[in-house]
Amino acid sequence: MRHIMTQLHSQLNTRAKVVATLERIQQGESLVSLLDPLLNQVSEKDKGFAHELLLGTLRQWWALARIGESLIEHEVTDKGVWAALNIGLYQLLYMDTPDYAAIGETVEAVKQLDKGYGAGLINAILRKVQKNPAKFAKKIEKNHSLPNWLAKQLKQDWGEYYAELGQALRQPAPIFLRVNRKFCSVEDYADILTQQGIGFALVSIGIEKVQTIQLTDAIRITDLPKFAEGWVSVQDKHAQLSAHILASLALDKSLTVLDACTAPGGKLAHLLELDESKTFHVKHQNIAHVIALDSDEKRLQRVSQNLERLQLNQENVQLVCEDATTFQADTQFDVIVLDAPCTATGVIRRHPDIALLRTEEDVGQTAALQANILANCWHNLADNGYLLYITCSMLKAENEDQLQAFLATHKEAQIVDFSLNLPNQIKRDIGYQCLPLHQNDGDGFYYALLQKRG
Ligand SMILES: C[S@@+](CC[C@H](N)C(=O)[O-])C[C@H]1O[C@@H](n2cnc3c(N)ncnc32)[C@H](O)[C@@H]1O
Repeated sequence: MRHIMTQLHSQLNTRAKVVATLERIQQGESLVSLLDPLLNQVSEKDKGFAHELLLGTLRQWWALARIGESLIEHEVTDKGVWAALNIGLYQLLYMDTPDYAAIGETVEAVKQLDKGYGAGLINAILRKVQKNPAKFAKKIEKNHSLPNWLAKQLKQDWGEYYAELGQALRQPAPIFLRVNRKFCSVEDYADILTQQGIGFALVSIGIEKVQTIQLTDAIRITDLPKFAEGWVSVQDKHAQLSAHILASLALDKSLTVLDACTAPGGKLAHLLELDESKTFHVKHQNIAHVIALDSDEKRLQRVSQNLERLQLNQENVQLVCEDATTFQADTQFDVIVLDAPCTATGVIRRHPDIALLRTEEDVGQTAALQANILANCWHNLADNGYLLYITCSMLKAENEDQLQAFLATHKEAQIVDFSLNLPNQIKRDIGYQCLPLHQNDGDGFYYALLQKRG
């Protein structure tokens, strides 16, 4: 049966394969799990086209759907037909595909997917748009590409930044590199890139004297110099704040650390890289023991793989698969990093499927889970210890409102100030909200640092 399905699938045109993928995303599957299987099914010459069509359509999904809705006279419930309509509109308004191919092959795709009943409708709408592309392009640019509930929430939370955010979130995100200080400095790695003719810019992460590398050339990550040897990783520049905020505390003792939601280990690896670095600017700090905790066994395996590639000492790192809402350690920790599960609205540029997958109900449920994890982590924190709370969300319910509620019931919790200095890193009463306001900005992250008064 599987063989027949694969055979059938291999007879589909590339657009039909993209439509089938978009249908599955609308049904709840993630882009991460579907992208490689899609690319493996299309011919070498079509890979770039399929990638652009899938990612681009997802980025503009809601704006395209609004154009479709304005032109459709009766309700369409078939998710595949919507996907086909959106890829057709995306080709006409964003790609340089010839119109006859954009329309003809998209109509053919719905027929191949046994959705021939949608063919007439798609053909009619695409032809209407084809007659006046400038009018529709203008309409689409003025709009944002967010579901209504999220647009409303972002407007409520970030009114003055909302217009910029709406535009930035429909663009691809820049690629930033984290250099493994165990092996070399950011500047030395930049020299290696220069020698190899790879385009980049050195940019501040928002902490004095701390720079990161923004790639300006498209290059396969595994082809980066010394990638396999662990000299470099891809990590958003705002994700790189975590280790540097903790380093700036300059704690003068051997630390026990809990990384409460650790997988796949990006922030933990960064912390260990700095700790093992010869150039680390905080003298006496060293990490005596780390518990790297996550409730997802599979994701936890990726932590060891990452630490392995980065050639980090794992002797003091204990991977634990447990629920952070109930986990109890034998000893209390000096430092807890709580990179909480969240709606991930801050990383929509990298994972545009989030704009289709998340619902308004998810926000409340996620905030409740975060509150439980935070409360339990706090129990595991030693007196005078520090807890760094992080999310890659832009919603106040998961960030400053969450912390506000926590502080109201934990009188021994004290806000610790730190300083970030980029225009899109916005100081709040508690912590900082980083927003991706412009195309070159880091992702939407929230950071708050607390200390437990002894
Ligand atoms: C934002 S990700 C962490 C990213 C990670 N800190 C990094 O820098 O690579 C959140 C993680 O929380 C984990 N998680 C979700 N619910 C959890 C729970 N109840 N207990 C422990 N981990 C949980 C997820 O499996 C996921 O790996």
